[in-house]
Amino acid sequence: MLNWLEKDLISLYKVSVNSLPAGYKTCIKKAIYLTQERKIQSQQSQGQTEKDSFRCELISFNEVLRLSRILAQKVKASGYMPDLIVAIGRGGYVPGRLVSDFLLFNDLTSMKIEHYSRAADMREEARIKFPIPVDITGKKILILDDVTDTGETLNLAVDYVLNLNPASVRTAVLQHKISSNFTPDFYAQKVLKWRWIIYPWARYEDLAGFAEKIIQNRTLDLSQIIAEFKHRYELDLKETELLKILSDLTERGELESTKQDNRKLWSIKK
Ligand SMILES: O=P(O)(O)OC[C@H]1O[C@H](OP(=O)(O)OP(=O)(O)O)[C@H](O)[C@@H]1O
Repeated sequence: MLNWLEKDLISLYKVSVNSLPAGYKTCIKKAIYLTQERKIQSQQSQGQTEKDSFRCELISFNEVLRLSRILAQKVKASGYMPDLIVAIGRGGYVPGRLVSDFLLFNDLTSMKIEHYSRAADMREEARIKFPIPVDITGKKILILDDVTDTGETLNLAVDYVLNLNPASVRTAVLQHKISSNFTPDFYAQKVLKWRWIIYPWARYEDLAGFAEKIIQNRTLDLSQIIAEFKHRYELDLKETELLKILSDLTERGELESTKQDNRKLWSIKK
């Protein structure tokens, strides 16, 4: 309903743009904004209810290497010569190091921003955990991260860096999701269809988080957990990898394992 209402209002606005008094046009414009706002809210709440199941993609180190090389080439081709690269930790650490390598560039530092806890669980807002440890006054800065999802991390990073009086700031990521409300100056790849991307440096952590979400308040065996990884996240996991994660989580006291009819079962430790 919101879609046709928005379309009708836009047509009405186009028709009336030259014929109606300014006050009426403002009213129609406001109605368009309100419809668009409601549309976003309803999409977001739909996203909330479907949060337990979404597509994931595992990225290999080779792919990271390829994307980092492309990103470095794009920065170089733009003619922007930074004085300092600031990697956003933790996801930007490895890309930051690789891109500076491909640029034959030495001055790499970092800051840590946290926006997610574990396995796609978003905190209320992104926050700076560790600030930039050096004076960047008058310097040309390149901020580097692995991915933009909502864009909150880079929004925060740029605001923070601008307050430190640099000469200029540019941003770069390996993968830029178009769902992001922040568009970086450079990206190696644009991600059109949203999916949760699992980089090799967060693979263990993400899979552990998803395993706990899958088990929740049930008691499941290995094949059931593997089947749910496929069903809920479109991930094909090997038994050996998942067994290692489950045994680590058990060792940490987050899961407990029991035996029933020769089947090993896992549940969340109460
Ligand atoms: O555009 P956004 O929605 O803000 O998401 C992107 C950010 O989220 C991830 O970091 P995370 O908060 O998971 O911290 P981590 O890098 O330490 O895992 C990722 O490395 C980006 O920095």
